Amino acid sequence: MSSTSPVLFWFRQDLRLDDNPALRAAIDTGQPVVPVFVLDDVTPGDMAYGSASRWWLHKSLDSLGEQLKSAGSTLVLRRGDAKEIIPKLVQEIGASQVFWNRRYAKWQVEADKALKKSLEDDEIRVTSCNGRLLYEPWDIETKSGGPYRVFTPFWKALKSQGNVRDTVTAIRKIDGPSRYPATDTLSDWALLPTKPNWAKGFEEVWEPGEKGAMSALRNFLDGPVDSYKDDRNRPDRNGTSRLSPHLHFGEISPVQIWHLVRNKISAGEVPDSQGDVFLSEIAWREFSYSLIYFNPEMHKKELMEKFRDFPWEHSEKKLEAWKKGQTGYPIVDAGMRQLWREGWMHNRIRMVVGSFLVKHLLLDWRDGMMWFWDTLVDADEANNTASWQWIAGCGADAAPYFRIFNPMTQGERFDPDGDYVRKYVEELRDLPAKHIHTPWDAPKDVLKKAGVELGRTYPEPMVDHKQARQNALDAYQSIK
Ligand SMILES: Cc1cc2nc3c(=O)[nH]c(=O)nc-3n(C[C@H](O)[C@H](O)[C@H](O)COP(=O)(O)OP(=O)(O)OC[C@H]3O[C@@H](n4cnc5c(N)ncnc54)[C@H](O)[C@@H]3O)c2cc1C
Repeated sequence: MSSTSPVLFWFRQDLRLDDNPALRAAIDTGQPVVPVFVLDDVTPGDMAYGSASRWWLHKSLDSLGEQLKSAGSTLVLRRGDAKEIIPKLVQEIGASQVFWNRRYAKWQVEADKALKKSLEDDEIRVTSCNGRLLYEPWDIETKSGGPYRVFTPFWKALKSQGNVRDTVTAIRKIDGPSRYPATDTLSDWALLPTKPNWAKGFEEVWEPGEKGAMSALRNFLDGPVDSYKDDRNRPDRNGTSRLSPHLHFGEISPVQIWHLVRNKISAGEVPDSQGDVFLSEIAWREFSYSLIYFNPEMHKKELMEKFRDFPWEHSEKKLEAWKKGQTGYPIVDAGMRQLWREGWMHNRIRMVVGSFLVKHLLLDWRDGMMWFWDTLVDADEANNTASWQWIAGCGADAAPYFRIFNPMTQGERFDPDGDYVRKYVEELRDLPAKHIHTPWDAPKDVLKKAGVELGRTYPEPMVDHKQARQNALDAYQSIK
């Protein structure tokens, strides 16, 4: 191939132009670059995009397409099995090289390895880069070799790696071929819900795309970061960055975040104690990626072997009540309804609803994980899998199974005025704070005044807390 033949850049979970190492490398060849995104619902199997992710993907691709246009390029959209689409496109445009940023889940690693081999067999060079993590999973090893299973030493090891790589220069211009190959039309992919449009609430809280990602980070660094350590546990406050969907789709990289936060800390603009806790959460994400990379069956199998015999239940009725936010426990229902409305849920509440599913209802953590997969805009195979195993007590560095979250005390502690519950469980909005997390204990006249009739306007608790707790402990005894 001549040096004027085009190179193909394959966008995957890196929908950005800034700090995109593989795109930078493609441009640095000096050859025309053809950027492509493939909507592949075949290769991932169960892990194909969920409904909320599809909404985000549409918006993010729309925004990326505009950015590419401004840079003088065109985003080519194709749909189908990537292992067929990419080689076909390579042939169609006469590409000499293919570039991509690496991915880490089992199906992704296997698919990329196989595609790389088949392209190289056809003498097409493949270059892959790390555009997703601070460090590759295999870069952080225990002293005796092998991956970490406990977060704190992982975090120490990550910090002792030395400098996180510099960000690569932002891309303003991309030279392309004189004629681009044919592209699908984004709207033909029907990624957005129509009948009904259940994503109306998403529009109000999210700005997908690279610009939205950077403004989320800047808004966070302009205020909430200063009290992150405490406020990160308060669902009733704007205490966290809400960067998770942006990070999932790669609209911002953890390397960009790392340097911006560290620079602010060095300049004395962000307290070290707060910024460091925030960066440790970015490191939890790295830890999750390490876990799924080294435990490729983790989305199906419990990491702790003894839990593979746990008597998980399967009950559509119980699962439906949980999904719909009709459990009768206000903090749980608020979380599940926030998920419906915004495609997102606060981390503290993810833990509460997860614990409730697994321990109060004794349902299989995989059922909860798959619901989150479908409904979260930040649904992420690494974070979702690792977090569900963590809350179920069967994962790495997990909360011990017998430590069972009490939904009432969680509510009283982290949503003391009940504002979070009131926002999402509207039928309880007139209840005073004193009773908002325990409506069943409220005096009749208080309920009446607030227009609450238990069992009619709002459900009675679907399980008795004390009994459910005991059932969970009994189930745990059976595998101990
Ligand atoms: C049951 C359960 C399921 C979850 N599923 C997902 C998921 O599918 N996708 C997802 O991104 N996160 C998931 N999390 C982790 C966490 O809840 C979200 O990352 C966080 O709420 C996102 O909000 P934020 O961006 O404002 O977080 P911030 O507090 O601002 O944190 C910044 C970033 O750090 C990372 N992070 C924060 N907390 C964690 C954590 N506990 N584990 C791993 N990374 C973390 C995220 O990338 C996040 O965007 C899950 C947690 C639980 C308990």
